[in-house]
Amino acid sequence: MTDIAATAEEQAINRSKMQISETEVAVELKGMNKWYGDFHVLRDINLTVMKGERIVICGPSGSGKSTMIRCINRLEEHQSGQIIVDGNELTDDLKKIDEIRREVGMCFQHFNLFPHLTILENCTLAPIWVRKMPKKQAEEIAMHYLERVKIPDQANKYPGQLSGGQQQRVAIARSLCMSPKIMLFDEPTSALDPEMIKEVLDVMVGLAEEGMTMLCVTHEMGFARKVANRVIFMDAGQIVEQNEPEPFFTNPQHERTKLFLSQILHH
Ligand SMILES: Nc1ncnc2c1ncn2[C@@H]1O[C@H](COP(=O)(O)OP(=O)(O)OP(=O)(O)O)[C@@H](O)[C@H]1O
Repeated sequence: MTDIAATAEEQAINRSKMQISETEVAVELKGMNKWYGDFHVLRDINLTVMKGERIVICGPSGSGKSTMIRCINRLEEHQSGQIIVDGNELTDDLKKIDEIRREVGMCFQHFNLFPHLTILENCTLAPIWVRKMPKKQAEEIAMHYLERVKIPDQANKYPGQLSGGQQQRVAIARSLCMSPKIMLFDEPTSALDPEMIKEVLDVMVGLAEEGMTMLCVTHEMGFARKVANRVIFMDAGQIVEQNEPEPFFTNPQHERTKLFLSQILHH
């Protein structure tokens, strides 16, 4: 975990493009509940994410962070309440779920690249098969994003030939090839060696600077302080507290937040 103190470099982040819409909602969760069998994992979640917001979600292990963001692109199903993505409610309508999935990119802790496909093939698979894009166009777009994450020279290699940090950057590039409106990150750096964390966070900072709407589950509190406009603390399936990074870190209101922060920041 990086320190929360902002360095001069961090303060120099380009916030000018990081505009948050005052009227356009990217994602809305209304009274959302989810159970795993008898276990009530998400309890009355209410959350409105405006376009351009960069939200960091933190909380103890098992608090429901992953489950919440996985519900947003229907990797997990909620049982009550509403999830509205870019104006469309997530229902059982498979066609709609498919459309929403195309708009929501997701990066996981364990990259989830196809090992038997090259980096370029990993990036072009969904644009060709889901978007029906011509192969040449898909490859051009893939190369654009591989350059963007600074690994165009790895395009013809297989995932197993790349470092963890490089694989995670491929996973981000692969998501971007689908032109998502929203990006979900589920602990994208927690499986990486320390020296690779920064290269992945740098890509995420770049995305934030370009105005991408982002929901990130991460323990990287330095990243939260640097790019988030809002930090959310979850515990036992509930959103306990949320605030802008400065007041969140310096003046948490709830005892559970204080305890969590004291544990992770003095670790
Ligand atoms: N498929 C499942 N079936 C049953 N219980 C599950 C399932 N997936 C997660 N859980 C439970 O739901 C709770 C919330 O899990 P979740 O992964 O959302 O937490 P988290 O806050 O992301 O934790 P971590 O920081 O450890 O990743 C945990 O108690 C977990 O054991």
